Amino acid sequence: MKSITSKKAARALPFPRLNDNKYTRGVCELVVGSEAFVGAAILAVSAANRMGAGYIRAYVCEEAARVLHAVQPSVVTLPAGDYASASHNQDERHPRATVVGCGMRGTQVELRLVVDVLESTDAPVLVDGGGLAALAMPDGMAALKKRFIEGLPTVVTPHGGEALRMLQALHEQRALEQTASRGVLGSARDAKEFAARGARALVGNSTPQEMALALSRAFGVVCVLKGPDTFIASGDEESDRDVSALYQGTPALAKAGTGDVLAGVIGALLAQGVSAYDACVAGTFVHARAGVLASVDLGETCVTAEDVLSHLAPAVSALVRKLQKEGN
Ligand SMILES: NC(=O)C1=CN([C@@H]2O[C@H](COP(=O)(O)OP(=O)(O)OC[C@H]3O[C@@H](n4cnc5c(N)ncnc54)[C@H](OP(=O)(O)O)[C@@H]3O)[C@@H](O)[C@H]2O)[C@@H](O)CC1
Ligand SMILES: Nc1ncnc2c1ncn2[C@@H]1O[C@H](COP(=O)(O)OP(=O)(O)O)[C@@H](O)[C@H]1O
Repeated sequence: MKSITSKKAARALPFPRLNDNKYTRGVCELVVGSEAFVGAAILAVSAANRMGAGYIRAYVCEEAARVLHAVQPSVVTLPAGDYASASHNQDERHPRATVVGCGMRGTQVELRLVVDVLESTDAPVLVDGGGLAALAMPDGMAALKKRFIEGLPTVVTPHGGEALRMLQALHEQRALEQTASRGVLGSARDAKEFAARGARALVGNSTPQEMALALSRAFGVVCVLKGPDTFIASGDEESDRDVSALYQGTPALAKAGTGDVLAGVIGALLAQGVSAYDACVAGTFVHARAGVLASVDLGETCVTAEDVLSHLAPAVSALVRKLQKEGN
């Protein structure tokens, strides 16, 4: 397994070109938050705005739009339900990406929205938080499969609990299909119980690296499995970089909202045309370094997700200095 170094992260970072305009620098769209979790939307959108995408468009609830107008007036806001009816395709000069799911609670309306996003853009999509539940549903699986076949990149960023739920749902669905096709178990309830037990046993014995790899291959995505150490699986069976590990974090990052910041960071890199794998490598590194720099300033105990956000710029600057020192 390879570990992610500052050199690899620095080389993946995009920089504005002299003749860029806000659209050629990349449009990052975010379908995030809910009435219950307005904060997740603000954190993800603010992180994306800080990480260099030229245009940030946030599809959010009314309350989140109100807050964003006050704290990030450069962000354009639209109602979340408007996403599916707009065009989201990219071209060579105009890269873009969509982040979906941070701060969702997993309601039917939200899960449909996640599937709509997967179906309505040819640009990279990052799915996070409550939106991940949509991927184990038949519609979500079908949308992911279609994107994979068409070569459209999708990134998922689960924490340990979300990864477990995704794998269990996948195993349950497979076991249910098998028992149904063989007519093994009588009632639907028995079949579901049997499938759930099998799934728990299978997933319970897996290491985080194995879980990241299993998710990336099963769903045809790049998987960033977050935790004290973070594992990135490329989902590419031909590749020599199947799983990379990031060991540079700090327990100061174990705070509500830091995952929403990470989703915005990676989303902004994707929107600037960085490949899915490199965006995850550079994004997780910058995020971890921002946590470390915030800890140096404030002490591990006092760091908040807002502090991680405000240390993204110093973390990027440190990487840029490293690149310059190496003469690249
Ligand atoms: N300000 C806001 O608006 C914020 C909004 N947020 C939004 O809330 C939504 C729900 O997300 P959520 O993460 O809070 O809850 P949920 O998905 O139920 O998982 C928690 C369960 O999983 C388990 N678990 C296992 N491993 C774990 C790990 N490494 N890290 C964490 N948990 C781990 C853990 O069980 P344990 O292992 O501790 O027994 C626990 O029982 C989501 O959309 C998110 O974006 C948040 O970002 C916060 C700020
Ligand atoms: N003990 C730890 N050491 C290093 N990094 C951690 C630790 N705990 C959590 N993190 C990082 O903090 C972030 C938490 O993300 P997540 O669990 O999705 O939080 P939230 O949903 O509240 O935003 C991830 O990037 C994870 O890797």
